Amino acid sequence: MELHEVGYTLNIQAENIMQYPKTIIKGISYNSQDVEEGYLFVAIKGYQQDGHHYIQHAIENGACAVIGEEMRADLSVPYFQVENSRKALGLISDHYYNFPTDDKILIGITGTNGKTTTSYLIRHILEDNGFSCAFFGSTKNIINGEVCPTINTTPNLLEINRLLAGSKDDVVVMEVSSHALTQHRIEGVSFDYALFTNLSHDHLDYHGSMEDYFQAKRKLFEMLKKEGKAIVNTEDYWGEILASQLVGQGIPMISIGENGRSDMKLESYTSNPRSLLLKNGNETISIKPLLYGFHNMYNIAMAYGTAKQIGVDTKGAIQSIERFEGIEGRFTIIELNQGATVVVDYAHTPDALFHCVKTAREQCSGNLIHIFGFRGDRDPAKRREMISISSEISDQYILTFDDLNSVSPVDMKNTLIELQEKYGNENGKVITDRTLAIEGAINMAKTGDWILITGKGNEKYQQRCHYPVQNDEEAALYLAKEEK
Ligand SMILES: CC(=O)N[C@H]1[C@@H](OP(=O)(O)OP(=O)(O)OC[C@H]2O[C@@H](n3ccc(=O)[nH]c3=O)[C@H](O)[C@@H]2O)O[C@H](CO)[C@@H](O)[C@@H]1O[C@H](C)C(=O)N[C@@H](C)C(=O)N[C@H](CCC(=O)O)C(=O)O
Ligand SMILES: Nc1ncnc2c1ncn2[C@@H]1O[C@H](COP(=O)(O)OP(=O)(O)OP(=O)(O)O)[C@@H](O)[C@H]1O
Repeated sequence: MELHEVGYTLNIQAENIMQYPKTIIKGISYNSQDVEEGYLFVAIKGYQQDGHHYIQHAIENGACAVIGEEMRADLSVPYFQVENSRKALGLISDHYYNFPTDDKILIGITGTNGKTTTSYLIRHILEDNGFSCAFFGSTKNIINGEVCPTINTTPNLLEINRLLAGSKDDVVVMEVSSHALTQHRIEGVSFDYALFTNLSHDHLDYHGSMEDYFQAKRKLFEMLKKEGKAIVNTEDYWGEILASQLVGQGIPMISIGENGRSDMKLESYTSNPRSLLLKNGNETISIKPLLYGFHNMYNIAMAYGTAKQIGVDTKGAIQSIERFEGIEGRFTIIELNQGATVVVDYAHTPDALFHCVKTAREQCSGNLIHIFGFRGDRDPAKRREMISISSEISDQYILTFDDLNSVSPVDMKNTLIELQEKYGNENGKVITDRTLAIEGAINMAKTGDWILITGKGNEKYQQRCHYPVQNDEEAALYLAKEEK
């Protein structure tokens, strides 16, 4: 790509462009360590570091041009000053990869909980019904059916475009995090459908307030194509606010909720046996899902509504939903030989925890033992509510370590003890080692009891634990075997 081709879009000073009319770039990177001969280096002011400090390093590695926000006149290669490097990175990568999202149906899903489940469901329904579907999410990316690893829930546009450049997929489903929206990671992308699952307490250490968190999520709905549609859970407090704003702006919207005004109504739900009745206009649809929990009925309704918009017929969509077995680490059930049941789930917000513990309570005929903890360096304000939920709904709970991140084991242990003393009840205790906590619960459990382990889902443990296992599911299976 010749850099001057995109000069206008980037608002780069014209004389700069004329000075270097033939700067051909062979690649783009925002990390000096990845720069190769002939690359364009984009210097970003980050949260930890400032990419402008690495410009010289990028040039030493072969950068033939640099984009940045600071005024620089001392460089041996063309330098283009822009107002916002993150935005410029997105725009320039669109040109470089020849606008790979242009010929695809784009679905963006945002919200505090349910993004991954809803995206998987949509992909599952579409793939079952003849559409090939790329996927970007917190667990992995999938392009042309091939799985690629992911660092972020939503990568930046350079990564997205690089992956989509060879994609033959008809549709792209993307989980869109509030971080990505505030960091302009997907600036310039136009969505055909934008979905809002819900909004509740999370990431307030990053966003400061629920209002700011909402405003971040709201950005996705400004990125709809002219003929694009919003699909919104209006039973949610913030979803209702969003919906009224969208209606005010004349943006087409499908509302999903439990009241008669909803375009798609969750008419009734039973948990035993699992069954959902959805009303979509004049159509009433009966679904017998494999998924547990009322929260998942919202995910199903969202996915069904989206698939119908794209052209999947009702029967095909229902059959596909009824075959969907769920996602690893999201209410994954393990039956132990001793007659107890273990559930592993990813809930790490108060709202997710509430739904998850409530679902386990509905299914469990005996005692419900809940094991959970809190990530180090992550929004401590949600911890108190999470303890209240567990102490109210479960019969016994064990506070244990989740990822410590930069927090020391001693500090986290003290935090757990303090939280338990202040907000817990007599049915709670602290066992810091996660595998010992699971062992304790398994020892306690009798036939009909359920052990719910939340927070990590199928993620690998960050710290080394007492028993040689990598995640909660492995721990449960290993310790159940030991007990026999
Ligand atoms: C705090 C945060 O969000 N950081 C994101 C941000 O990194 P950053 O730009 O601030 O990076 P930085 O380390 O300060 O470095 C600044 C610049 O210097 C460059 N550099 C650095 C070192 C060097 O030797 N050479 C060099 O050029 C870096 O490549 C970077 O361009 O931009 C990067 C590229 O888009 C992201 O990968 C990165 O996400 C990190 C990994 C992260 O953990 N983010 C979390 C908070 C996050 O975004 N989470 C949401 C999901 C939340 C949820 O719903 O659960 C997500 O979308 O993943
Ligand atoms: N619609 C929902 N409403 C409330 N809680 C939900 C909903 N869907 C899932 N959950 C809970 O949230 C957890 C995470 O679900 P999921 O991975 O689908 O959400 P996510 O938005 O992708 O989360 P994250 O942003 O943390 O990756 C689940 O394990 C479940 O406990």
